[in-house]
Amino acid sequence: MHTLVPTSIPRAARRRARRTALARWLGRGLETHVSLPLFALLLVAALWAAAFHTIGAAEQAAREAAQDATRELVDTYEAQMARSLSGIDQTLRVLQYAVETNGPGAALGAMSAKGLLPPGLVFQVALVSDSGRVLASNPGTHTGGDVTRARWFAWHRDHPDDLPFVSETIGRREPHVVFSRRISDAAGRFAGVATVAVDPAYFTSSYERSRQGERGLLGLAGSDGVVRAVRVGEFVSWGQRLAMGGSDGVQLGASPTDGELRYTSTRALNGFPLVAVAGLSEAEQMAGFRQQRRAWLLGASAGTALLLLVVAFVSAWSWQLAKARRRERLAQQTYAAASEASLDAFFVLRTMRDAGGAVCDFLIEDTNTRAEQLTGLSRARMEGKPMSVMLPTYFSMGIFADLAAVATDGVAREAEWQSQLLPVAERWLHRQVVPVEGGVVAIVRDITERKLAEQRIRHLAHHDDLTGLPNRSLLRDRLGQAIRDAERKGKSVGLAFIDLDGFKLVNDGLGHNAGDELLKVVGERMGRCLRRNDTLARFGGDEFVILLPDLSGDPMAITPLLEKVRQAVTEPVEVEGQEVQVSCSMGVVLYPRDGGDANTLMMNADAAMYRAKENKDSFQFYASEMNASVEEKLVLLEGMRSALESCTDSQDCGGAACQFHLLYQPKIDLRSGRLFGVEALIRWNHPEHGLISPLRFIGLAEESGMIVALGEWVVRSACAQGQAWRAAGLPALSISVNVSARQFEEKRLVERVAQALRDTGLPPEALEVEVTESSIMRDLGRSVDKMRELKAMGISLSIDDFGTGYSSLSALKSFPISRLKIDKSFVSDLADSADDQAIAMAVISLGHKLNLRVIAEGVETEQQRAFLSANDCDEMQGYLFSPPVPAERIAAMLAQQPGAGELP
Ligand SMILES: Nc1nc2c(ncn2[C@@H]2O[C@H](COP(=O)(O)O[C@H]3[C@@H](O)[C@H](n4cnc5c(=O)[nH]c(N)nc54)O[C@@H]3COP(=O)(O)O)[C@@H](O)[C@H]2O)c(=O)[nH]1
Repeated sequence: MHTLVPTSIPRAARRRARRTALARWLGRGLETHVSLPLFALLLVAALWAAAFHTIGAAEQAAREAAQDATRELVDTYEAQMARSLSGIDQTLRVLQYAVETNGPGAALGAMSAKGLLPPGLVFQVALVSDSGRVLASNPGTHTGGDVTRARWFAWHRDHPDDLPFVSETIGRREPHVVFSRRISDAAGRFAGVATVAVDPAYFTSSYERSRQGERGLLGLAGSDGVVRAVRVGEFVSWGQRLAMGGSDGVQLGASPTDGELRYTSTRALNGFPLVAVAGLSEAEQMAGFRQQRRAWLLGASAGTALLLLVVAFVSAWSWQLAKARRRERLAQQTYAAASEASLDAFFVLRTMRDAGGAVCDFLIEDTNTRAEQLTGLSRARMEGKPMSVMLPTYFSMGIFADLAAVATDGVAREAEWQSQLLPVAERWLHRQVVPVEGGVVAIVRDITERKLAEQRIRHLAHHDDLTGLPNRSLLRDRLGQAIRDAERKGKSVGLAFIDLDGFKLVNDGLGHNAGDELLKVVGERMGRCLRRNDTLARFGGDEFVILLPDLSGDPMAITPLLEKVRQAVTEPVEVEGQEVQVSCSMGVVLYPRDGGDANTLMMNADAAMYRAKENKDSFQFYASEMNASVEEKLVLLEGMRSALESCTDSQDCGGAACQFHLLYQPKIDLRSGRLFGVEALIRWNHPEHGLISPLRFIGLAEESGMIVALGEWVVRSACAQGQAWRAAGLPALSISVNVSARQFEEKRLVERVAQALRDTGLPPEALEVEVTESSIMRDLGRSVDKMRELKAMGISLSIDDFGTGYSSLSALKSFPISRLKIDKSFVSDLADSADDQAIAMAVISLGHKLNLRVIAEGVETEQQRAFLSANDCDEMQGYLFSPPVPAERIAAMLAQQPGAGELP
């Protein structure tokens, strides 16, 4: 089983791959640029085969024709020669007869008389005696000559037969061929010879150039092979030796006479030992064929060249076309793959026009899977159908108009819309329509997520993260809009700045989560009090703003709403398992009465809110004089800055130019009544306004951040003073400094304190840092770390205003502190308030349980002191013993105190 699977699959795959490769090669083979050259080669081969075949046939025909012509020629020549020879022989026989009848002497005369002698110019007739003497001749020029040495004479003398003899061509000046016959007497004895000498040219005179050409051959040869006369063109010759073939056929060969290749045929001439030879020059006979062959070859070559040229051109064109097609196919495949994988839907649409040429519809030519999902229609259904049939709603939705515009203008367009159609109802879509040849392509993308993200970002940019309420920037927009509307309609706009009272306490005491929760609840409650057109914005921190557009202008008209908001805020809220209660202070302005623009309105509402803050839990309409306090604040801040500069510039911390100085309030041990420490308290001696209470400027220093530098100055001054007392030999005492929340949070606090100690030389054990519960609770972890660092240095820590904040008891356990300070608000009514008594007793008990010392501040009366002593409170601080006093007074007190100086 396990062997079958791995072997069968690859084999099948290989077979498939082979089939695919074969199909691909076959497909390639069918392509014009491949098949056409192959076909052309076949065609060329066929053409050349036909050409060679035709040439071969034509050659054959030409050769046969040449042979036939040769044959015919030799036939004719033979007939001519037969006639001529017959005539010559006739003359010889008549001579024989004439000799027989008239005797040798009168024979020629008798013949001449009878007109039987042939013309003397061509034929020389002679009679020769048996002794070899020419008896008579015509013309008579040869008469009397001796011919005994002539071969023919000897031949006739020696052969008794009556056969004709033909001599070779003899004679230089007058060449001739001698035809002869024996003359015998009645007893058959040799009696002489009758001869007819013939000019050899006679035998070739029938040579016709028109028939035989310039190099044809016509001749007469003896059966001995010696040519008697042969004519080639104009030239007649003789004496050559021919190889006499045995047959009567036509031979092709080089003539021994001149080496010319000829078709030659011979005929033996009846009655004479002669052969008629006729020949036709092969070159001349085949010239026509060869010319034709040249023409054919040229034609075939030209045809081949033309064909190859055409084929090369067509193939190159086809190759280019195939390449383009392949590229197109590849592009299409890539496009198809890409479009299938694409998250975009596309529609390839062919333009349909009406009779007037206007775009009236689109034919859906191609789509993709995403388009199917978008339309809920299958591709098969859509493709080839008009858009009006498949997507009719696109006409009513204006999409068709858009597509038509692109098809008409040829300019791409894009648009976004929210679909109303299933299956993508409510989804946001983006379309890009681009013109293409004969139509348009629409690419549609689902941009819902992007739209939602944009909406989210827009919302985040304009709304508060925590409460979801409009933020500062949206409020500004809406306020601007409300002002413009009011101006147009002659109406009024209300704006209320709201600051929560007591929020800081919750936030610092219960932590940020609780503060956040409180803000959310309060925001919701305020929102419920408003009209639909009103805006509630969170301005930052615990500040909210209410915008009330479209008002009549009567301040009283919005009073009930403001009251409703105030009450809603005052309702208790449960956060982090605890019930807390806050109130709000509202500053209210009206447009156009209190300001003509958004900035002025907001500034004035802020000023009114600060005024309301003085009473808390109330709202305050803006009055022009309120801005004075804001200005005052600015003046105070500026003054504080220069005052601080004056102090930090002077080297001794308490130089004459320094407007700040410290007072020291003694701390008394309740059991021994001894002064064991002092609390350093800052004072500002303003050059114009006189002494300013820290209650007026510490908060401002906190707000502006100046508290860090101011606090550092206090620490350094207190340390310097402590060291000064020690240097003066006064009893040692502890000096405590107040560290406010922002100062406590500052990263370099520990470093600054350490530096102050180093610089002044005060031992760390002599310094105590007072922090409030709320300062610690802002960031419990870090606060504890910081306290531990201070503690590690030897510095003591105490919790100031204990009981007014929300520190958890479990956290308290982990604080590295040595002292709890009961807030003076619990001490002031200690004599009358059972609650305050209970709180004081609880704090004392708690402190002791945690091994802490407990000090009560603001002790003004003896009853308070007595209560505290009775309830085991450890220490006290207050006017009862001493208000904050200058350093010199402390020195005096210490000096008067018997045995003072031991730290508790
Ligand atoms: N961060 C800093 N805060 C400081 C510094 N100096 C002062 N302060 C804080 O300013 C608040 C007001 O201080 P001050 O006007 O100095 O009032 C202190 C005492 O004068 C006052 N006190 C003392 N005994 C009595 C009393 O018997 N009756 C009474 N009505 N008031 C009394 O209490 C203030 C000391 O309070 P506390 O700090 O809680 O011990 C005040 O909150 C200061 O903390 C500074 O340098 N840095």
